[in-house]
Amino acid sequence: MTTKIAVIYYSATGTVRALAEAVADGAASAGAEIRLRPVAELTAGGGNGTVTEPTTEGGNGAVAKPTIDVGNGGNGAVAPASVEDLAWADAYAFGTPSRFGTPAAPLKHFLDQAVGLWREGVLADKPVTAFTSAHNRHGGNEATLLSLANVFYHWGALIVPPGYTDTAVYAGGGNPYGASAVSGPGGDDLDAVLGAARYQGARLARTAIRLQAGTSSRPVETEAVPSGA
Ligand SMILES: Cc1cc2nc3c(=O)[nH]c(=O)nc-3n(C[C@H](O)[C@H](O)[C@H](O)COP(=O)(O)O)c2cc1C
Repeated sequence: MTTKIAVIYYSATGTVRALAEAVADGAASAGAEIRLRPVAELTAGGGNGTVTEPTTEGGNGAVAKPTIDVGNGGNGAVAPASVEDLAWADAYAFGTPSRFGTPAAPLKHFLDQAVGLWREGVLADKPVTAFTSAHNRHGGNEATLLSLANVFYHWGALIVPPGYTDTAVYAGGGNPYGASAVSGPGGDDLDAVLGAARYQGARLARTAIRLQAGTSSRPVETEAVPSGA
């Protein structure tokens, strides 16, 4: 059984999109099947309005070329995320820019549409991780991820933070809550943050794969009771 991961994000100017692609790369390199999807804009006139085609290029080349479904059906028009993607996936990675220290409204709007799945328990027990970007080093990256995590608590999802579990986290700015870019002047080396994002995606996939293996239809073996007990 292939573990399925939905990487769902909002990005107005491309930083979070680059992170999303790196997370997708990392998860695919760990063996997961990926749907990489931007959420729809809230208004036709607001923001940049146009979703450009995500690319799977731009990684460090260190991982095998993964198969990532970007939902364009080969015609260049990228399908926005739908709640069906949430039902499809075994695990999630969500990305958003920091907006006044909270997730961007288009991503929050998308998450609000998942209330039906939440009610049915479809979102419970699934591993989830998140990543973000802010203009300023202290502009709200951690606050944004922690705010987004409130949603995951309500779902009963299993939050999988990168923590300080790999040197890639330190190299990418050292945010244990999730890969975070500082996009303004004096910001982080984006390649290093992309490395952290790639690691985070791989960690999410490994966690989801292990969870699925532990819940296979195989009966759980009970330990033999020691004689004399
Ligand atoms: C409405 C709005 C609010 C923002 N709020 C913050 C903020 O609180 N702190 C910050 O550092 N940057 C803030 N930014 C900047 C974005 O978070 C930043 O440019 C981010 O890297 C954009 O990601 P993207 O390229 O994926 O759209 C804000 C931008 C907008 C449009």
